[in-house]
Amino acid sequence: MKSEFSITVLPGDGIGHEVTPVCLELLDKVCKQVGGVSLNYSSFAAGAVHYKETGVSLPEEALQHAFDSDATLLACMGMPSIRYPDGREIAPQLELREKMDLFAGVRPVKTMPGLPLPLTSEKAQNLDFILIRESTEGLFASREKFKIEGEGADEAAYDTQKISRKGCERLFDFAFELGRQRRNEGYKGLVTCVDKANVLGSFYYMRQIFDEVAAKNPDVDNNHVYVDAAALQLVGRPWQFDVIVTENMFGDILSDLGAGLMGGMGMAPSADIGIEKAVFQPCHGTAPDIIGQGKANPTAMFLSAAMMLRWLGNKHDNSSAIEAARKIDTAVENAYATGTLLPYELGGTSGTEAISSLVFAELDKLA
Ligand SMILES: NC(=O)C1=CN([C@@H]2O[C@H](COP(=O)(O)OP(=O)(O)OC[C@H]3O[C@@H](n4cnc5c(N)ncnc54)[C@H](O)[C@@H]3O)[C@@H](O)[C@H]2O)C=CC1
Ligand SMILES: CC(C)CC(=O)C(=O)O
Ligand SMILES: [Mg+2]
Repeated sequence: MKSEFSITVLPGDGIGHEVTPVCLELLDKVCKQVGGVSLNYSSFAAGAVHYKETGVSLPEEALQHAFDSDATLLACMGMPSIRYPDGREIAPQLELREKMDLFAGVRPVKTMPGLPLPLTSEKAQNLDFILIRESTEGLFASREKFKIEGEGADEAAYDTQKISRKGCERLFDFAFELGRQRRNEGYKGLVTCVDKANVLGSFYYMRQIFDEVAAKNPDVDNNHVYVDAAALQLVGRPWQFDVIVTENMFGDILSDLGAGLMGGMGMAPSADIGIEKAVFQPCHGTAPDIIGQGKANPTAMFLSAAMMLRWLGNKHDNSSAIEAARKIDTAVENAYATGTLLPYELGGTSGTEAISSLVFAELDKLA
């Protein structure tokens, strides 16, 4: 059984440099407490600022290390002021997902106790569902082929969506397997395909493949919801969902909505998972409006690190890593259950220091 894991660490840009150090501190603490699992970190500079300084956003050495290591922990990348000549922002996290073929963007929506959430009903305060965002194709896939055609009044800009059979089949296989696993754990086990198959042929194609995969998984319930209706239902009756599976950009948008249901971007973890490799990173960006102010909530990064430990533990049959993941989840939950934390995103004054200190203290209590 493997117990030592090499981890590629990419703090990225902006608040990535604030949430990464406390996350590594938490990981060290939990690994020491549990025993039987140790992480060796190698950190690399990558992102928008690195691009500005060197002309390279994702150094070859960092990419190679991500391929060779057991897992990658990434904070966030991008700066609105740093762009490619065609106007797109520098976003090497997208390249990482594509090059490592991390097709399943797993974005849990699980509320914490003790927070004044925007939806106040009891059901909405106890959400626990998962959004899976396809992460290697969709509307983002052809961004480098963006083109402007025509002239003057006839000028028009085009981006093209890619939905492939292979991309859909592996994504939906993953979603149904997760649905089955969740059903066995006592959840609804309902897989919902979110698309726009009423308007775009590419989404109708995607829906047909979803139905094919659904037919091969008759033990797992499924349904379809158009993306506009899904946005409404996520605000109106979010507890009805269990596993949502959708295209890259729709998932990008809806996962921020999911973060809103949890109390903000600082609460929303994620994992980009492929066949062999995975990258773990919060859903949030670099938060230029709060950089250097101590306001960054590290919770999303902590929970992403827990997802990493669970994935490593399951992959390598290491129960200590799974135990460490469970301890992080419990420490975070207990910290919020005290009712003393109110992150800036919810109008409070709990920042990086207050949140991490309380989570560390709760972790110590689990020893
Ligand atoms: N996965 C990634 O690396 C992502 C990168 N980005 C990039 O980040 C930059 C900023 O993008 P935005 O649209 O402003 O999204 P953002 O997620 O950085 O910020 C949106 C809002 O949430 C707040 N926020 C985000 N994370 C927070 C945290 N941990 N604690 C407290 N508040 C937090 C910010 O202060 C801001 O008000 C852009 O360059 C964008 O492209 C955006 C989203 C994800
Ligand atoms: C560059 C962006 C697509 C990143 C993002 O918004 C995300 O990962 O959710
Ligand atoms: Mg996003």
